[in-house]
Amino acid sequence: MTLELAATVTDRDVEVALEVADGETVALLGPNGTGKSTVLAVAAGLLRPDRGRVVLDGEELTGRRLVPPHARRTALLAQDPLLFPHLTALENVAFGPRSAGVRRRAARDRARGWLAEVGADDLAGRRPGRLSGGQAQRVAIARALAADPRLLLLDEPMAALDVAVAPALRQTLKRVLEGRTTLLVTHDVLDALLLADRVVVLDRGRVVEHGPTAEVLARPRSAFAARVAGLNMVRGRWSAGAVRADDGRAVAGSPSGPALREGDAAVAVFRPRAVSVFRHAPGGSPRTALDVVVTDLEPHGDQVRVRAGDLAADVTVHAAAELDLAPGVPVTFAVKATEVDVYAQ
Ligand SMILES: Nc1ncnc2c1ncn2[C@@H]1O[C@H](COP(=O)(O)OP(=O)(O)OP(=O)(O)O)[C@@H](O)[C@H]1O
Repeated sequence: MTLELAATVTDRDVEVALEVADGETVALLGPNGTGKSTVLAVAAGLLRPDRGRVVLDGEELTGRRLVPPHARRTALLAQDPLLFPHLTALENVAFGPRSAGVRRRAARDRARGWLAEVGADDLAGRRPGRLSGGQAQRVAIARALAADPRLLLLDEPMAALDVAVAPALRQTLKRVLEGRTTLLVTHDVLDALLLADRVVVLDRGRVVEHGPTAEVLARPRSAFAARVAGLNMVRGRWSAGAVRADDGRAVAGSPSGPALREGDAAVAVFRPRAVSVFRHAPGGSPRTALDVVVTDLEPHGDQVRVRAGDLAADVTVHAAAELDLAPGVPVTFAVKATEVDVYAQ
């Protein structure tokens, strides 16, 4: 199901055109108040654009008569799972198929299947009041999928969650989004990296950059993409508690989500501020030590970003001076395993 969207919303100063190809996940990135939710609202049918059109699977949804949200076969998942409080998780998930005319037993079977798919089968009998934020969001994902949407619209689905549960949910999303046409609004570069095939960067209501995720983040042209692209990422294979790259680098960490098997393709992701910089490799601590050569130093807020090829570390100005850092200087980047997220690729 392909989505073509062009929308001008004059009073919000939003003018955006984008496409999501069949089976593709596109992440909408951008600073606050830049029009991301507005675009989703237009796609969902909650907001009529002043100009433009929304075409899903060849069907124009914004003709003279605006196709209303419930008739679009799109599913919108927001930060707040918005489950029906008086229904159990199973009944919440079965609601969509039931409304579409599926018989009670078949709807419940389907709901069970979707709950299992998102790792929430044990929650079937619980009401939303007895679910944690992460559990409720899993149930909400199952509910969205059970309605067999042609298009999934996700508005910061992980933003309201505890950082501890977000990685596992992200892994679940990665699995269920495979092959589904999805538009995902996010602030988090990890979501874009791990979930999106392409990114569209908005700024002040306009598209300022778009392209395949890895390309945009590797060679960002907009200030926003450059800022969000600041994560370190090492790709390789999971082996003996570390992600090992072809070039010999190994980064220890703990897998988020499902267990990895030896030899599985994996990425280790960590933030520059989690990296400590040493002139001499520290001995005896449970850290990953990467021997690198400084390529660049740049101011980054009140810190200095130390770049070494594709890796970066943030250190205080004082530390940068004390270490006498300059391009060409060999140093060790050290990062604790607890600061490293490991994901299946
Ligand atoms: N319901 C509304 N009525 C009028 N203006 C709105 C409404 N919602 C948002 N706006 C305005 O439209 C513009 C775009 O906002 P929007 O919520 O789409 O941005 P966003 O990128 O999703 O922001 P955030 O990341 O903060 O959620 C902003 O100027 C905002 O103030």
